[in-house]
Amino acid sequence: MKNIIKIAITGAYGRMGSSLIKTIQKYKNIKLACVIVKQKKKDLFNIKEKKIKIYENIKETINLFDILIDFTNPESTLKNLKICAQYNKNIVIGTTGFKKQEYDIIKKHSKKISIVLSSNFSIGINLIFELLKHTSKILNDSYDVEILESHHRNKIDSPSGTALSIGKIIAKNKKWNFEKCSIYRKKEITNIRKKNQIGFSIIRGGNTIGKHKIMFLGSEENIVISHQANSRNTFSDGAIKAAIWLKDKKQGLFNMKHVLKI
Ligand SMILES: NC(=O)C1=CN([C@@H]2O[C@H](COP(=O)(O)OP(=O)(O)OC[C@H]3O[C@@H](n4cnc5c(N)ncnc54)[C@H](OP(=O)(O)O)[C@@H]3O)[C@@H](O)[C@H]2O)C=CC1
Ligand SMILES: O=C(O)C1=N[C@H](C(=O)O)C[C@H](O)C1
Repeated sequence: MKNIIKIAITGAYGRMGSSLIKTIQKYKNIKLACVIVKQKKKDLFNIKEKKIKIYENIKETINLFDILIDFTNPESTLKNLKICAQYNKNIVIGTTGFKKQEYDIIKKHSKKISIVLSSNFSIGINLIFELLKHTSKILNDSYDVEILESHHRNKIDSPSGTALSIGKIIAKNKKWNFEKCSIYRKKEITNIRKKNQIGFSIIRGGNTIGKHKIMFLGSEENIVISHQANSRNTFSDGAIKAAIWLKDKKQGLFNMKHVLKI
């Protein structure tokens, strides 16, 4: 039992929480030590079967796990992160929608513990992040940049964390100021398109798990890079890989580029 990694999952009743519980069972070297929910509602079938305890207070679980995986909301994640830092537990954060000051808090805690933070844990999107570094540098400013993202009707934050990460990568590599060059497409915007802008468009509806399309639109050609998640397993599998990778890390703020070594 020495090399077994004990994982705790917050938000276990949620879409990502449920997916993580299902995916984690494929891994032999991992034990789902416990789950933490806001309020106990029901027994989750596959948890009950394995006699996993459900807790409402993370402090009660602190001696049960090595690494926490958290996909909840910014407020809950920051509370859990504070406790992890207090008790020296590493954490994988998948929650999106953090404000700048909240991101600074995550950074501060990474001086004490190790954190993998990613707006998207799928391999595909992380490959696209890398591809965009080159694409943004190679294509000159005559190409207009537009990002379109589409998610299920229950998604709260907008634009998606992934769309914002994509925009930041493009802006950084084009040496544009992200805040100044971002434009959110809505009714009031009129006039012809300005150069050196990144346009964001958002669709919410149905059960769409996650779609992102990045367009570089030129006068002679269009380059379109797109990704579609067909199942939440792609995110949970990446997050579990990140947790395994985090096991012996002492402190620092990491992302999937480090985990996947790309
Ligand atoms: N990085 C990535 O690859 C991905 C990131 N995400 C992000 O993950 C987050 C969660 O998404 P999703 O699973 O769809 O959302 P859900 O709303 O389905 O799940 C969130 C869960 O967190 C629970 N929760 C909220 N507050 C607390 C708390 N204080 N303690 C314990 N549990 C709490 C909620 O409980 P209750 O229902 O009782 O309120 C809910 O079960 C979002 O920010 C989303 O954008 C999603 C997919 C992939
Ligand atoms: O809330 C979701 O569902 C997703 N959120 C992440 C994001 O905001 O980018 C990742 C994925 O697209 C699904």
